[in-house]
Amino acid sequence: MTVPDLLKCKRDGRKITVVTAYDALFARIVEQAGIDVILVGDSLGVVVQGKVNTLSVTMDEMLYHTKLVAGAVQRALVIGDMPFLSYQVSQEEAVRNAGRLLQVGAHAVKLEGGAAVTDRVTAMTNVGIPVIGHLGMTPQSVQQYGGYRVQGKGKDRALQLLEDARALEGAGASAIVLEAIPAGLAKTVSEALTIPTIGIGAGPHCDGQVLVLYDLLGLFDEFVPKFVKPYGNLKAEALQALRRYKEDVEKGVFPSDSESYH
Ligand SMILES: Nc1nc(=O)c2c([nH]1)NC[C@@H]1CN(c3ccc(C(=O)N[C@@H](CCC(=O)O)C(=O)O)cc3)CN21
Ligand SMILES: CC(C)C(=O)C(=O)O
Ligand SMILES: [Mg+2]
Repeated sequence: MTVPDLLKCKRDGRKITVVTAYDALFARIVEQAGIDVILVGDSLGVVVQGKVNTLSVTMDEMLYHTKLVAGAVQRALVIGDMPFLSYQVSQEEAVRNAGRLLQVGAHAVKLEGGAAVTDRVTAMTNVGIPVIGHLGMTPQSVQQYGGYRVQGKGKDRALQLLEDARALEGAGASAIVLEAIPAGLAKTVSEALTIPTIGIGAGPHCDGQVLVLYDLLGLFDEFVPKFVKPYGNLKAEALQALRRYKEDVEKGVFPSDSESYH
């Protein structure tokens, strides 16, 4: 999958599948499953680092994880998520940090926000950096929201989000993630744009869907947003395996002869 393929998928009416990954092992599994796009999300702050939100994730951490993922896959499109403070302070810092993500192997970058960041989107696309937008419930604004809440409710907020989406498209964005907004609004936005929308908690009418890998696998359960469908129960499997190992070691039945050298 390439960046122009995103647009082609929308034109052909083929849904785009996106999943996050943060390391080579899982990136290869995700690619082997045929997923189109891997997002190295700043959600790694929550699921990998165990923090309460994504605000403390640094550019160096994103570069490290993006390098691991990009180095492990061949076919999947890799998007590097721009962490908090890596693009907000100045246009110069924004372009440099986006470029650094491409230098470690990302094919595109993603940043949160609408009209407030369109100058960044233009500056990046002008130098050949494909940009994915992110609207709705943008987790880097969690302190402003006072918690994770559905966004784009009410006519004024809905219109504002539609205008932000149009502004991102006008600035050269290649796609837009829509997070935690009403399904009807996501449908309106998806129909109004030429570039694809990738939904997470934005209903079925988006041009693609994205989920955090460990939510999808049923591995992360500290909180489970309404939009998550656990397609697996890997936490239960991991617990079962670890308990069996402990029991076997304590009973002295592991290692047996077949796991021993002679
Ligand atoms: N594991 C994980 N999955 C995610 O999708 C995710 C992260 N981490 N970390 C960064 C952000 C935070 N996200 C979140 C976090 C919590 C809710 C949540 O609790 N939602 C509630 C309340 C919604 C409301 O009150 O409007 C829900 O029931 O869905 C949603 C998205 C999405 N992102
Ligand atoms: C959930 C997606 C959209 C994201 O931004 C992340 O994983 O950080
Ligand atoms: Mg993110």
